[in-house]
Amino acid sequence: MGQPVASRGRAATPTLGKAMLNKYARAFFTRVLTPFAAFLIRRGVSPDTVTLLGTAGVVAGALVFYPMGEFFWGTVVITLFVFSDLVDGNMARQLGRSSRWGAFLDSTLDRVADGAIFGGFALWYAGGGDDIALCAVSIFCLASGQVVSYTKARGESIGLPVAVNGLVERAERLVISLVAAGFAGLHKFGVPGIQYLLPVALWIVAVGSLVTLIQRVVTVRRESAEADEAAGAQEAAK
Ligand SMILES: CCCCCCCC/C=C\CCCCCCCC(=O)OC[C@H](COP(=O)(O)O[C@@H]1[C@H](O)[C@H](OP(=O)(O)O)[C@@H](O)[C@H](O)[C@H]1O)OC(=O)CCCCCCC/C=C\CCCCCCCC
Ligand SMILES: Nc1ccn([C@@H]2O[C@H](COP(=O)(O)O)[C@@H](O)[C@H]2O)c(=O)n1
Ligand SMILES: [Mg+2]
Ligand SMILES: [Mg+2]
Repeated sequence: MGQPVASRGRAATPTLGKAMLNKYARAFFTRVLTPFAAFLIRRGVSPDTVTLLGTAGVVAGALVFYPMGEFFWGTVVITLFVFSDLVDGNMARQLGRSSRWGAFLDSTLDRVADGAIFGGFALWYAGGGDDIALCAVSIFCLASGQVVSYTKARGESIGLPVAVNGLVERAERLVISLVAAGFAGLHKFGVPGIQYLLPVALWIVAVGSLVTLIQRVVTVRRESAEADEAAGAQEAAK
């Protein structure tokens, strides 16, 4: 999709941060989901359709079930649809049709899906869950997750490599929150004590997102100083 200006012609900058899921789990899910992606292609389904329907399913699952405190069923519905985010790109690659439009649509709708998930938690704690502190933590998770993603998008748009993943990327945010919400939902089926998993997960995502935000801002600050210095040296040499 085009290399950021600041990284052109230079040795690849080592990428900071762990990003464990993107590194290890993605390869596994690519193998598992490739036959399904190929099946959808044979049925004439387009990657954009999968992106749109997947997001619609996540948004519906999050905004219908979570505000009612139905965390188990909400998580089941979301889980059925959230993997579409791995299937759409897989389909585009199998078709040899990975596009700028597809990259834009995928990333933009990721933000919509994330907003619905953490918005769903916030609505529950603002209503029946009756916990203003956890409502605030949910809103913090929503906002910080969006800003974490924005740092990369904006940094890349000004030509920097943004060679940082950070502690808690989108995959981590989703897995920590959804696994906790799914299990916390079992409280309604009579499992005692398990409802505390969700508040714990939200605090972990909030703190992890803040750390990730700082990691990314520090990286962009360093990369922009280096790029400006290199540009200044080039100008002086003319
Ligand atoms: C009795 C028990 C009840 C339990 C109920 C069910 C529980 C099931 C719970 C959860 C399953 C959650 C699965 C979540 C999977 C998420 C997969 C996914 O969509 O990841 C997306 C991620 C990023 O994709 P993109 O490259 O398209 O997006 C980029 C990203 O958003 C960037 O954001 P940033 O990181 O910067 O913030 C943007 O900058 C960029 O614009 C954007 O393009 O994909 C990956 O990272 C790939 C890795 C996926 C890893 C999936 C791991 C799933 C692991 C375990 C699930 C199984 C859990 C089982 C629970 C057990 C229950 C019994
Ligand atoms: N409708 C789409 C969706 C995605 N793409 C391409 O896939 C990349 C994302 O891959 P994931 O495995 O994270 O889904 C994205 O950057 C696009 O290149 C597409 O073309 N059309
Ligand atoms: Mg995708
Ligand atoms: Mg995506």
